[in-house]
Amino acid sequence: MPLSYTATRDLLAQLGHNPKRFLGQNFLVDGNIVRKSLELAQVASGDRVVEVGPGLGTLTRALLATGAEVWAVEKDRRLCEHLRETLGALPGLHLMEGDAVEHPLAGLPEELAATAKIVANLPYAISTPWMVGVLSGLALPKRAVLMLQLEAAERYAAQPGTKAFGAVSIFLQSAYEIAPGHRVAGTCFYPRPDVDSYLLHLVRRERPFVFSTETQAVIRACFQQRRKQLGSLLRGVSGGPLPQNAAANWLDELAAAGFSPKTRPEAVPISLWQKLEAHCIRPLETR
Ligand SMILES: C[S@@+](CC[C@H](N)C(=O)[O-])C[C@H]1O[C@@H](n2cnc3c(N)ncnc32)[C@H](O)[C@@H]1O
Repeated sequence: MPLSYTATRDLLAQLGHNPKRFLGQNFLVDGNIVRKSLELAQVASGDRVVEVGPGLGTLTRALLATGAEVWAVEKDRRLCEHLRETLGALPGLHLMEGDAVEHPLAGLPEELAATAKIVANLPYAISTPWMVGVLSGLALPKRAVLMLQLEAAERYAAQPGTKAFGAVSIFLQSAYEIAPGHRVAGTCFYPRPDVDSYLLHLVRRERPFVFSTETQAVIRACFQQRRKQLGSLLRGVSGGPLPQNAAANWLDELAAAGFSPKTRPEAVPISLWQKLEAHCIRPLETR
């Protein structure tokens, strides 16, 4: 069971630790959300689970209690010390002090990534760079249950033709299906965040599509000026992140699907963005 609101406040005071806003330190104090996270992720004994930002160890403790093995990365030195003191003796915990953006899977050996799951109450400021890191990895975990700022979850799940649709929606939805999740009230955290939260549930696709860093750069460049038309956006990146001729070839494919060069990036469906990948691959000697 997680600590209550007052018990969390008292423990932090005892540790002499003021929650750091810039590290998104809003600790879970609601047992139902902890249970729901484990239930959605279908965590069972023997599972390998990655956790980002274990904080005071609320989720970590619950994960370990199922018999799962946990790889966790925490940036805050003081909280890491506390975790080592309180959970360090439990079997199955691999705790890393570090930055999750640099270690998206918390040091989990690469060969275990495809069979692993992620369960995390993410620090909201790093959710997108961390997510892009996971999606650029050599192997994708099979399931993820992530506490996010509601707006971020909406962007990740956004559909083409909407304002929230962007590069990260394309990268994420190409690799994962978005299963039903949960809106989470501010009262579930100490201190209460001043934004709404959402528990996002991701299930790896049977055939996940992973974009190369080159294609990611082209797609990101297109969405940085999302009000512009694709024709002129692609001229801007052609010869840079996009090989010569690639723009014309992809625009031909878009035309065949009924989209003109005047189309704005947000109107293009994900399946057509995936076709860009084949055009972005350069012969090895020109990379
Ligand atoms: C929202 S709190 C979650 C704490 C805990 N898991 C819970 O649910 O109560 C986010 C945690 O991520 C940690 N954190 C912030 N930025 C980080 C980063 N770049 N890498 C790793 N951990 C980070 C914070 O120190 C904090 O412990």
